[in-house]
Amino acid sequence: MLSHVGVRSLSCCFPSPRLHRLSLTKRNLRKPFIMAALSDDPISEWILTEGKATQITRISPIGGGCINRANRYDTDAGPFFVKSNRSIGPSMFEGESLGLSAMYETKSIRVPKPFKVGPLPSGGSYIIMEFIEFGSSRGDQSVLGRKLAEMHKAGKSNKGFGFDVNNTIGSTPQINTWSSDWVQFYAEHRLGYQLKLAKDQFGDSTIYEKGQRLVKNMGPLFEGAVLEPCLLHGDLWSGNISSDKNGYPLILDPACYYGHNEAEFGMSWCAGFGGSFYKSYFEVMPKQPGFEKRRDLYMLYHYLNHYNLFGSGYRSSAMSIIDDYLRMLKA
Ligand SMILES: Nc1ncnc2c1ncn2[C@@H]1O[C@H](COP(=O)(O)OP(=O)(O)OP(=O)(O)O)[C@@H](O)[C@H]1O
Repeated sequence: MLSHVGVRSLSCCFPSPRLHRLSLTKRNLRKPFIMAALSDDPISEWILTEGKATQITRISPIGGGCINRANRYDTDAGPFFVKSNRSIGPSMFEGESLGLSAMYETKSIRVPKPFKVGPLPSGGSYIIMEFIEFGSSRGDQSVLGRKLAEMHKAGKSNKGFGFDVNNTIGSTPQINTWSSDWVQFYAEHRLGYQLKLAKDQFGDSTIYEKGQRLVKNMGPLFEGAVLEPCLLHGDLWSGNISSDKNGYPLILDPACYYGHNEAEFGMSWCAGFGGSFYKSYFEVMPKQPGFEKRRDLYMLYHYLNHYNLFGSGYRSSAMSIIDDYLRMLKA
C-alpha cells in the first residue's frame, strides 16, 4: 500500500459476483460449457482446483489499496485474498509473491502466504494469497520490533545486496541487480535511480546535481557499520503494518530486497515506530555505530520516491536532507 492518497481509478476485471455464486462449483468444472467460462477466469479456476475449494460462495471487494483491485473470495475451503490489476502484467505480482515467500520462509514475522500469480485473459494480472482476518489494532509494538529484527537476522543472502527480480516501490520501478557493495548499490540503484527520475520527469537538475554530489561523498557515513545483506520488507510504513485477530503483528505489500538492515527504517516518517519498537528491535539486531547519522540518508530514498510519484510537495523534504548532508560532509 502506498503512503499517499494517490488513488487511481480502478475498474472491474471480474465477472459479476452473482455469476460466480450461481455457477462456480467444482462439480460444474466437469461440464464442458462451464469449462470454457472457467478458462476465462483463472482466479476461480485456481481456487476450485489447487486451492481445494469446491464452491465459491461470495466475492467481496476490499478497499484500502491504491494501485490494485482487492477482493475476498469466500469458499468452502476458507477465504482467499486476491489482488488484480487490469493493465500491469504479472511481473509486479511476481515480485510481490517472491518477496512474501522470502519473508514467509524466515518463519519470523507473520506475512500472508502467496499461492498463485498469473495473467488475466483480458490483460493485466492477479495474485492469490492467504486471507488474513485483521485485528482492530496494529499489535504490540515491542513484538513487532522483535519479529522484524528476527526476520532481518534470519533472511540472509549469499548473492550480496539485491533481489532475484526487480520490483516496485509504490509504482516506481525498484532495481535489484545483485551487488557485493552496499554503498555502491544504494548509490546507484536507490538514490541514483530516483535522482535521475526527478531530472527526467521534472527537469530538476538542481536536486539531481546536489544529490549526485551527496552520493559521491557519502562513504564516511557508513564508517564503522556492519553492512550485511538482510531481507528487508522495503516499504515499511503504517499502511503496510497490521495485526491478525489474535493481536499478532503482520506486514503486507512488500518491496523486498536484501539490503543493510537500517534501510528498513527509511519509511519511519510514516510508520509511527515508538521507543518500545526500537528497544526490542535492537535487542535482536544491535544498533550499529553511526545509526543516527545514516537515518535521514535512508529516508531520502523514500522522500525522493514520493516526490517522483506525487510531485513537488515532497521536494523540499528531500532537498533539505541533501543540503544538510552536503554541509555535514563539507561536500
Ligand atoms: N492477505 C490479506 N488478507 C486480507 N486482507 C488483506 C490482505 N492483504 C491486504 N489486505 C487488505 O487489502 C487492502 C489492499 O491491499 P494492498 O494494500 O496490498 O493493495 P495494493 O493496491 O497493492 O496497495 P497499494 O496500491 O496501496 O500499494 C489493504 O488495505 C488491506 O486492508
